[in-house]
Amino acid sequence: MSDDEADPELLELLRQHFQKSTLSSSQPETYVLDGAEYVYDNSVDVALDSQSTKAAAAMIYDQMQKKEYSTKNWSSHELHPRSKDENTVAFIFTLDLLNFSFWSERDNDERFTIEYKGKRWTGYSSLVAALQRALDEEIPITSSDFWQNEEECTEDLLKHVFRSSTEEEIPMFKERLACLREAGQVLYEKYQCNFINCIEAADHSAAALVNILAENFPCFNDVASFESRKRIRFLKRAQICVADLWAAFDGEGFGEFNDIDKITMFADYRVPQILNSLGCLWYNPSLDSAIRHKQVIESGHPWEIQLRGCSIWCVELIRREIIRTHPDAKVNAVLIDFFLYDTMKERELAGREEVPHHRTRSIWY
Ligand SMILES: Nc1nc2c(c(CN[C@H]3C=C[C@H](O)[C@@H]3O)cn2[C@@H]2O[C@H](COP(=O)(O)O)[C@@H](O)[C@H]2O)c(=O)[nH]1
Repeated sequence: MSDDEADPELLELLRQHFQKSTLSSSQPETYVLDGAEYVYDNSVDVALDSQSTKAAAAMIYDQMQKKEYSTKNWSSHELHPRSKDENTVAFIFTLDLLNFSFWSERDNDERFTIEYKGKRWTGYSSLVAALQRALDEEIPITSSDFWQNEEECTEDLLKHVFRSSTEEEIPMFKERLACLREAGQVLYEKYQCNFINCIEAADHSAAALVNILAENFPCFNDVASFESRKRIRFLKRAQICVADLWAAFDGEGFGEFNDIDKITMFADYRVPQILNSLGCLWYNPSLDSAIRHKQVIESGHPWEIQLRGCSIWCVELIRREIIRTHPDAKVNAVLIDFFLYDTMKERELAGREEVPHHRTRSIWY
C-alpha cells in the first residue's frame, strides 16, 4: 500500500465510529440507504437500467394516482386489523417479528397453507391468518408475557397455532419460536413487557424506532458484510414494522412519525422480483440462471447482498424520479414498496409470475 492510499480497515473503523456517534445524536439515522448505495456502487452481479427505472417511476406514479394509493390501503387487506388501538400495536409487533420466509419448494396445493374462515391462505397472508385464527381461539399469541411462559406457550401449542391444511409445516418453525421467546425476554427486561414503550422511547421518530429494534432485539438486527464494509444495515423487519404502524394508524397516534421518509424499501424476495420483471434490475448470466432454476442462494452470499442493496437503491431512484417529475407528489419509499409488493401479488395471482423470486432461507425476510 502506498502512502497516499487509505487503509480500508481504518476507513471502516472511522466510518463505524462516525455512525455510532451520530446514531446517538438528536437526528436519528438508520444508515440503510447509505449502505445500499455502497452495495450498488460496488455491485458486479446486479445492475440497474436507468431508462426502465424512469419508465417504472412513471407507471408507479400513474397507477398510484389512479388507485388513490395511500396508507389507507393497509387496512383494506382482508385480514389486517382495523381498530386503531393497543391490540393492533401488539398484533403488528408480533406480525413483524415473524414476517419472514414463507416460500416453499413444494407445489401450490402442497405448500404450507392456513385455513381460516373458509378460505385458504399462503405466503405472508398465511401468517396474518394464523395469528387471527389463534386470537379467535383465545390463544394470547400477541402477548409477550405469553411468549415467555414456557409452560403455556409450548412448542406443541405453537404447532397448533401454525397448523397447516397441508403436510408442510410453516418454514423455520424453531426460529420463529426463538424470535418470540427472545422478544418476550427483551420486552420484559427493558420495556415493561410492552412494545408501546419502545414506540414512546422513539419519540415520533421512525429512524429512532428502527434503531431501537435493531439495537435491542438481536432478531431484528438484519446486518450483512459486503466488500470492505462489515456492517451493511438492511433492517427489513424493523423497517416494515415501523411502516406497518404508520400505515395502520394512518400516520396518527401510535403511527405518528415525523421522519417516515427516512425508511427505505424493505429488502425481501418479492420486490426484487418485480423490479426485475419491470426491467429495472438486471442480473449477470450466472445469477440469472440460478434464480430461474430456483437454486438456493445462501444468506449472506454476495449475490444476495447485491440483490437486496440494489433493490433499495432502485426504489430510491424511483422515488427521486417521481419527485423530480411531480414535485408535489406525496410519495415515499414505504408507499412505493407497498404498492410494488401488492402489484407483484396481483401478478402472481393472475399467473403472471414471469421470473421466479430468489430463494434464500433466513429469518431476515
Ligand atoms: N417489501 C415488502 N415485503 C413484504 C411486504 C409484505 C406485506 N405487507 C403488507 C402491508 C402493506 C402491504 O400492502 C401488504 O399488504 C410481506 N412482505 C414480505 O414478502 C415475503 C412474502 O411474500 P409472499 O410469499 O409472496 O407472501 C416475505 O419476505 C414477507 O416478509 C410488503 O409490503 N413489502
